[in-house]
Amino acid sequence: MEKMIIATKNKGKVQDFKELFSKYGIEIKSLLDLEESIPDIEETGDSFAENAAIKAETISKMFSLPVLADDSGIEVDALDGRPGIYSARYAGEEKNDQANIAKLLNELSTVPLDKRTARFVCVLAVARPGQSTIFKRGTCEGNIANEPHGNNGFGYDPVFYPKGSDKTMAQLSSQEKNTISHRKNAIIQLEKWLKDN
Ligand SMILES: O=c1[nH]c(=O)c2ncn([C@@H]3O[C@H](COP(=O)(O)OP(=O)(O)OP(=O)(O)O)[C@@H](O)[C@H]3O)c2[nH]1
Ligand SMILES: [Mg+2]
Repeated sequence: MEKMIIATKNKGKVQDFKELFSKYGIEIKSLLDLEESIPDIEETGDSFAENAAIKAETISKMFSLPVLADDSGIEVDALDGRPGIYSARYAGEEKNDQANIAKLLNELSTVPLDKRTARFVCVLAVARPGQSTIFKRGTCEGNIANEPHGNNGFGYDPVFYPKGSDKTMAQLSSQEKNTISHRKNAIIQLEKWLKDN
């Protein structure tokens, strides 16, 4: 079984990646599994790709190993793409999913369902010692609900209806989410790249 380090401290992402990579026989190690505690990496970029590169390259340099990082978020059309790269810290630096959802629903309170289009975006960066970092992107289109439904997943999953679904992402099983998600779609791109390289 191969091992891969993912430069994340987000438990929801770790769960997604463990399931998504299990079919390749790849075991996931996240920053939560490491013995030494890794200081929080400041996400100072102004795009998903820049932030993913900062996370992957910082940890790759620290361990001299290949490292994957994920920078992701939700883009809401009625909010001109916000919260975007600020999705985790939308309602404050403490990164509270409930507070983020409440803020989002409040900002959309006057916006009708058909104008609540949005997408999840995931950019994966793979940093390798002495080589240039590569990037793969995946999206998942959908709509923002009027209120939260479901308990699975993390982040904005309870208020996101994937296109064509009458269940929110948090009402889908993890297997169902991992068939259609932005993270899955980015991994499909990564798999294509791995086959060609
Ligand atoms: O409902 C959701 N389902 C998802 O599948 C999903 N993927 C991302 N997000 C949101 O976007 C932020 C990422 O921000 P982010 O990439 O900076 O990660 P993070 O700060 O949480 O952890 P780290 O990986 O940086 O350690 C997350 O916290 C969430 O709010 C999601 N919400
Ligand atoms: Mg982050």
